[in-house]
Amino acid sequence: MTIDVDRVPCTVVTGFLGAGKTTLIRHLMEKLPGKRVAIIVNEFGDVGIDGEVLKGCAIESCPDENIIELANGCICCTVADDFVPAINQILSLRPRVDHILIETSGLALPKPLVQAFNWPAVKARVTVDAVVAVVDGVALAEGRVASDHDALEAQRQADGSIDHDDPVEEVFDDQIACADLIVLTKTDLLDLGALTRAKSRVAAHLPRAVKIVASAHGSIDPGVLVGLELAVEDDIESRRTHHDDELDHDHDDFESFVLDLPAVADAEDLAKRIAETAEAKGVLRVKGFVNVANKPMRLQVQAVGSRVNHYFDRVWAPGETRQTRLVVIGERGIDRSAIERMLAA
Ligand SMILES: Nc1nc2c(ncn2[C@@H]2O[C@H](COP(=O)(O)OP(=O)(O)OP(=O)(O)O)[C@@H](O)[C@H]2O)c(=O)[nH]1
Repeated sequence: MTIDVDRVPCTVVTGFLGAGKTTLIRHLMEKLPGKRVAIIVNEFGDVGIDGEVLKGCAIESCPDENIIELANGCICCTVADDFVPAINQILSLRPRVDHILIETSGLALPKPLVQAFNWPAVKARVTVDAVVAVVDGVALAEGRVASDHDALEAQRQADGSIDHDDPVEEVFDDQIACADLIVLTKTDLLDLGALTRAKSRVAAHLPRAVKIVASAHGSIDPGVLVGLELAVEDDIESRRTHHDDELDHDHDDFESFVLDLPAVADAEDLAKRIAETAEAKGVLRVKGFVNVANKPMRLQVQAVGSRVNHYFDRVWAPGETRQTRLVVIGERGIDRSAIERMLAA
């Protein structure tokens, strides 16, 4: 195998649902001075939303054709079918790309993806600059994605039968286990106590010392994340994860569905219903675009747990179908019909 000394560096951005990966990448794509960037963006749900968000802020050094969307699946399960062709497409772009950013889905395990960088056809041409794990400061502070290890241990001691197989926590653990750097997001929403709690929860789950940097709204010095030249593919086998012994893993613990709803009369009212539904029915993530009656602009909605953000992102184009489509993601067994009823009410 000949290895091209000018292999294109690639930053893998992993992190649980709604942690802030797209927000970070939006910021990065604007701040990588003089670099021609390409992005692979992968989503679990059937509707590509992140790709549209990123294309919405495409800039000269990262035009639309440099943004490749791999919706409907997790990149870790479709490496051969989706990822390798996407890399080939990017490498054939002219002018030549200087840096690739990969946003994995919030449920993807980064290890199988990084392992694919050792396949001869890939290894010769690209290298993993670093794996960055984005963690949600608010979710951590509230104990939603990573439990408190000491409390759990105390519980285990008291009752040895406790079986702690939490699918959310396993995915979270496997993502940070592969990280060279942790970006702890949403610090604008954290007071000092919550920030300390969030940091110590990530640290307790990290199998080795990894730097944790804080960020609000994706803002971070790109030099901290990019250009680390770590060739992570050479080290990936040493990073132990919960799924190491599975020949083939799947995402059976989670499910997603798309809801097509009628036009909405009031954005605030919809946001309130999403928050209540997420709380009552254990929904992990909702995102999508909404047709608000009598408004010329499209509403974008993003919910992480019961925290909902919404804003008008652009004017509906002439001839475009004004649709309300929401992707809902939760653990397997979430009550689809009840969620649909509550959101359509
Ligand atoms: N207040 C605040 N909100 C943030 C921050 N980062 C992200 N968000 C919000 O959190 C929500 C999810 O952010 P995304 O960047 O889409 O998260 P993601 O990790 O790409 O989500 P998935 O791709 O669905 O897993 C959005 O509503 C963002 O505006 C932050 O630092 N502060």
